[in-house]
This record gives sequence, C-alpha cells and structure tokens, in this order.
Amino acid sequence: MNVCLAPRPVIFDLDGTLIDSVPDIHACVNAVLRLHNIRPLTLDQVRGFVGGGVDLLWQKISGATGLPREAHRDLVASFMTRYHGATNLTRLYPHVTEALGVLADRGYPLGICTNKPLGPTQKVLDHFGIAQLFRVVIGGDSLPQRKPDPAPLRAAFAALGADSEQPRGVYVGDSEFDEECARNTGVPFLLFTRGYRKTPVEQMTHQAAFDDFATLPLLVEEAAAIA
Ligand SMILES: O=C(O)COP(=O)(O)O
Repeated sequence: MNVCLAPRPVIFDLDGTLIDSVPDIHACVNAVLRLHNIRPLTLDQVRGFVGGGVDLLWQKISGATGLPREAHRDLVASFMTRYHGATNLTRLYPHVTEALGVLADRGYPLGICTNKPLGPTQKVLDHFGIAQLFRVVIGGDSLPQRKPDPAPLRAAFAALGADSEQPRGVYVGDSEFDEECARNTGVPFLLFTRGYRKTPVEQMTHQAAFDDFATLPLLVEEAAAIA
C-alpha cells in the first residue's frame, strides 16, 4: 500500500540565509558609533558579530570598541530606531524567491526562526514580497530564549503542527547558531555556505550543504524523507 505523507515543515533562518543584511546592519551600527565619536567598524567586523541577535551584537561591539557597559541599553535603542526599516542595502540571495515558491507549491509548510527582532524581520519580508509564504515567523524577541536554545525553533515547528518535543522537518541556516539550534532541536540541518559562518563547512554538522538556492527543493525532499 502506498502511504502518502504530508510534506513536513521547512523552517528558515533569515540573516545570512535568505538575505544578505550585513550592509544595512553595518551602516546602522556605524551611524550609532559616530554619535559616540567611535571609529567605524569594517563590514567584516560587523559580519563576524551577527548571528546571536541585537543584544549580543552590541555586547560584541562594546567589547571591540571599549564602549561602557552602562551605555548598552541606549546603544541598542538607538540602533533599533535606525535598523527597524533599513532595507536599502539588503539583498535576497539568488534564487531564494523561486526556491520558496517551489517548496510552497509542493505543499511544504514554511516558517522563519531568526534571532533578528520581529519588527525588522517583518519589514524585510514585506519589502521583498515574501512575507505571505511563511505561516509562522519567530523573531529574536518572540520568546525569552534565542537560538541556539531550541525553544524558538520548537515553537516554529509547533505552530506548523509538528510535535514540539520531537519535531519532524528540517531547518535551513547559515551559522554556528543555526547548526547548534538544529542539533538541540533534533532536526536535520541544511547549511547554506555563502552566509556568515566562521567555521569551515567540513567542521560543521549538517545533513547537506549548498551554495545555490536553486538546489534547495531537491535537498529538502531528500532531508524530509529521513526527518
Ligand atoms: O540578528 C541576528 O543577529 C541574526 O539573525 P539570524 O538568526 O536571522 O541569523
């Protein structure tokens, strides 16, 4: 007898996976640093600080620039004012829209689990006209926990009807935070290699690695079959 299983959820990270947002983050960071007469950071420095959410970003910036700990809240607030609608320098990676369309057409429930705060996340998804493809969006401020804690990813799977303790489905991301989160959640990880990771691909745990979103639908099919 042929048993036809419903396609399992596919959850995506955002920064460094679907979008290259570091140029906008870099511009907003330097605008805030300028107010404090701190020399601008390079794009590479800022890229190296992204992945753990806005709080961790500013802890790392303060560590690198010597900004006082007491300034943290104001720095984050000042950054968020600028960052909220900053999409001018952000780009979707090639073939992202097409790959998401193919997966949605094949019936995969799609979601986002990012450490980026929800406000800017929704703005950028709207900006690129892809918001409607995602049935759930979990941001870095949606829950008290952030990736690599499994809680946000579990919540995303649960919202798509999966078992929240032992979800079946796949997570697609680019960073060490995403790799660890997938492992903590117990789901296969598909690694996009053109994002913001610092570790060589061979040293990261993944079900498959890819550098072109055109190949993603096939990888999802293979990974979902064993998830
Ligand atoms: O905002 C960040 O630091 C990273 O966000 P991400 O989880 O989408 O990579």
